[in-house]
Amino acid sequence: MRPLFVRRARQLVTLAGSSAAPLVKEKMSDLHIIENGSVWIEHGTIVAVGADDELARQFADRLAEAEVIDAKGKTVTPGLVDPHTHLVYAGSREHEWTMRLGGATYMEIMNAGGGIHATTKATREASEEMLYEESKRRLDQFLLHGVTTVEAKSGYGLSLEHEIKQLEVAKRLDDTHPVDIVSTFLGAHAVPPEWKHDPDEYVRLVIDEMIPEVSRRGLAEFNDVFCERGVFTPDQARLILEAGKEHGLTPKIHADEIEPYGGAELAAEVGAISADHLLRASDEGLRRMAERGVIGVLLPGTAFFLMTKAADARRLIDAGVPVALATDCNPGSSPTVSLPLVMSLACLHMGMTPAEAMAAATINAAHAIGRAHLVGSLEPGKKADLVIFNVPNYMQIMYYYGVNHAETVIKGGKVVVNDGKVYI
Ligand SMILES: N=CN[C@@H](CCC(=O)O)C(=O)O
Ligand SMILES: [Zn+2]
Repeated sequence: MRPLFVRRARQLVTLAGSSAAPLVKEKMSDLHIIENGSVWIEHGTIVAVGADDELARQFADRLAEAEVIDAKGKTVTPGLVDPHTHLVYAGSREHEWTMRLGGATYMEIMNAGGGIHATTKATREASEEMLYEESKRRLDQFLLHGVTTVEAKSGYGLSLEHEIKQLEVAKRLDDTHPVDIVSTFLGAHAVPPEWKHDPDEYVRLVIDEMIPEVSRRGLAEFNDVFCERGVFTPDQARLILEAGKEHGLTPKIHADEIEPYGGAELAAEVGAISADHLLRASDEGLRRMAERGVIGVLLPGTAFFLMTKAADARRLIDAGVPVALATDCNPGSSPTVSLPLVMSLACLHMGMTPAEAMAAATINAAHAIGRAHLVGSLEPGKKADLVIFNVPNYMQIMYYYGVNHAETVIKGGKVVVNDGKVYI
């Protein structure tokens, strides 16, 4: 494999020096940008990062053998990392969206058997092959938007058989698609209709059957619960998250999305790697998250699509909570794959600066899924996951909102997107 030399970026956004711990407070604004910067890549790994003239000197005797990509006038960033998606599902829910536009609420639709239940039905009915094909199309779209690592949750199977099916599809995508997938078990996404008469028995099933089997098969690293009134209580969530820990699954939690419900506090108590949503998290919950280093994964696309007020990122950042951003890609509350659009929304609706949004969608996102040692910044030794955006500075990636500026995507040292087309 020839070395790859990405040269002369107008801005090379490195985020160097942030692999050991997530960025907090004012450190979230320090992107470590190199003007006229270059990256030397060998065997899929970053070997050197620096000013173009320095690298040209350092590799002078090897320049002739390298494949060169000229990024003159453009912005190069680490491959974007999406730490919260529901990637693998079947079907779509545009009819429910139309009902919501007419005044119905998300929870009303779910309690009437729609929402997560509708997607569960479609996902259970889909063959593994169909699920794979549908999810692969979405993954291609993620890649086209510059996303090179994606967390993917189960949670539309809600039975041992179908949760495993979803996680197997995620594993197959990880094996076959350039985007890296990190899997999370979300058996506690909703109580399925067949257990509606006895939700605690469903919790037992998640704990006694699903978690041990998912862990035994090595199909997930994380264990998540939708902790919300009418879904799973904090007590049920605690049992599930503690059980996951016993089987080597690190806790994550959908917390305080619709009302304050003790989710942030619980995340700190169980030592979750992240608490996600957090629109209604209490001050005390945020204080405890900051103390334990729990990352707040914010999902402004979800608030936008549910037409509610977004989480106040400023409040989290000021409290010392490390903030990451994600699409929450799912058919009900956020049917998007555009992490750059989510970054724009974070600036427009959540009080973040473009610099903070960039850190939140790269290195802090990598920390939120335990991948900061591999991706999320451009530093020697890390995976060569890079995006070349056709804009002269990182702010324009978000400023020209809703436009996909990702021109070239490099995954593990290979060009996988060029001129807006996926090459795999
Ligand atoms: N809040 C719960 N789960 C998803 C929505 C899933 C769905 O509506 O299908 C979320 O994170 O927004
Ligand atoms: Zn979610």
